[in-house]
This record gives sequence, structure tokens and C-alpha cells, in this order.
Amino acid sequence: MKTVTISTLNKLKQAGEKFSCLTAYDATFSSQISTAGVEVMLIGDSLGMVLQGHDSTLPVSVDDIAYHTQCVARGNKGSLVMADMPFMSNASMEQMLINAGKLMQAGAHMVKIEGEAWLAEGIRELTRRGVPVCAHLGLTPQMVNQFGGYKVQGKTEEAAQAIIAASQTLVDAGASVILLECVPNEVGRLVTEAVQVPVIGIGAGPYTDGQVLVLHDMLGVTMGRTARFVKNFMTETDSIPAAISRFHQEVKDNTFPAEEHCFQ
Ligand SMILES: Nc1nc(=O)c2c([nH]1)NC[C@@H]1CN(c3ccc(C(=O)N[C@@H](CCC(=O)O)C(=O)O)cc3)CN21
Ligand SMILES: CC(C)C(=O)C(=O)O
Ligand SMILES: [Mg+2]
Repeated sequence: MKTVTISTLNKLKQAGEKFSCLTAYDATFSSQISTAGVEVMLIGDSLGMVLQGHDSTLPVSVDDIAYHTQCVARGNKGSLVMADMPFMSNASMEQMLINAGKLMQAGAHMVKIEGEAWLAEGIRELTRRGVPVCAHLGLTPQMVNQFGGYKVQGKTEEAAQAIIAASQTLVDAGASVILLECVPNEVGRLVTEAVQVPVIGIGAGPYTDGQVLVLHDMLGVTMGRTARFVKNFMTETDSIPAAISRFHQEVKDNTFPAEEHCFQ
């Protein structure tokens, strides 16, 4: 695959073409996922749950993400590599810069940070130092204790407007990508239309520019109940590479997500 950069994603958005993203944590899956043409690979702090067995993403360290980013970078065949900034890794501006630097030196092409409009200052500092940022809004799992569970966000008119306004503020501050998690379809559509940069969704409806899922979820390798937005791509295919290709194809032709994976 031709190397994917942020410019590639911008061009896809301008052309009205969809792109796909999967989490990756190791070199072999990295090779498989990038070979399938999946544009973005995310070293998600979801690894705290799917690899380490914790019941939230909070225990994940910067070193954990850096280690898995190195593994993914070695297997990568051309996808854009994005690494999650874990819980409290941006506790101060200085720590945020140092930790983002570690993830970039581990092989990430950009970092993703959870938050709201208050992230603006940090995003400005990172981008001016050459670290592209994806701002993760909506259901931000590092806030699970504040939210009281993994609940759909942006359900009231006021909450929806806050997410749209925060997206604009963070793009103005320099965010290269927006990621929206667990919001009604309409919020996904309004943010995607409002901002110039690519918007990736998970449980954010069919209108976002890109779609992301956790690798284990889409392979049906889970520990119990899964979120509404999850689709098991192994049920219609006979191999893991075929399931990954099928996910990519269904995102490209906009058949995934279907209504059953969305919040109205
Ligand atoms: N394996 C895995 N997949 C993920 O998508 C994921 C992780 N782990 N770990 C970190 C977070 C946690 N995430 C979650 C977990 C559960 C729901 C969930 O069950 N949501 C309810 C919404 C209920 C409501 O408010 O209506 C759902 O029914 O989907 C959503 C996101 C997403 N992330
Ligand atoms: C679910 C995605 C968006 C994520 O942040 C992760 O895998 O950690
Ligand atoms: Mg994450």
C-alpha cells in the first residue's frame, strides 16, 4: 500500500471517500492490517482491557503504549500509526510533551488524546513541535469514573452543541483528526460537516469520514458483552485476513456501520 499520511486522509475526506482504522498491538497483526489497506492503525489504550485484562483503560502506562507502538511500527506496511496518550500522561504540559515525544520516538506518526475544549492549549504546543494530534471526544473511556459507565454522550441538544463547538475549537488549535466515540448519528454528521479535518467514528454513526473498531471485537474474540457498535466480521468469512479485508471494504462502501450498530 502507498504510505498513508494525514494528507491522504484529508484528500479522502475532500473526495467524500471513507477510510478505515483498526487497533493493532503487535507486529504480525500490524502487517496483516496494513496489507489489507486499512488506512490507520491505532495503538489504543484499550490494550489495558483486551491484552492486560484490566476492567478499564486507566492502568495503562506510557511505556506500555510505547512498547506496543514499537511492535506495530515494525510490522507496518504503510498505514498511518496513531498512539493513544494514556490516562494522566498529560497531567502537566511538560509531561504531555515528554510523553508524546516518547510515543513518536517509538514509531507513532501522531498521538490521540482524550478530552474536550480544554485540550486546545496542549494541542497547540504539540503541533508546533511536530506532533500531529487526534482529539478524542464524546465517550472518552478514561473518564469512565466521571461518567459512571460507558454511556452514549451528546444526547441532549446542549451536550451535542458542546461536542460540536469543542471539535471546532480543537481543530482551530491544530488538531489534525477528530475521533468521536458513542454519540448519536446526528452528532457524528454535524461534526463531520463542521470541521475541515477527517473525523473517525466508533459508535458515532455512518456519516463520519472514517470508522474504527477494536481488533479483537471485530474478530469476535471477546470476554462477554460487547458494545452496540461492534460487528463480528468473522461470521461471514473463513479467515482473519479475510475478516480484516471485509471490514475495510464495508467501511469503504459505507455498509458498515448499519443501523443496528448506531445510536439514534
Ligand atoms: N474491547 C474493547 N472495545 C472497545 O470498543 C473499547 C474497549 N475495549 N476498551 C476501552 C473502551 C471502552 N469502550 C466501550 C465499552 C462499552 C460500551 C457500551 O457498552 N456502551 C453501551 C451504551 C449504553 C448507552 O448509553 O446507551 C452500548 O450498548 O453500546 C461502549 C464503549 C470502548 N472501548
Ligand atoms: C476504541 C478506540 C477509539 C480507542 O481509543 C482504543 O482502542 O483505545
Ligand atoms: Mg483509547
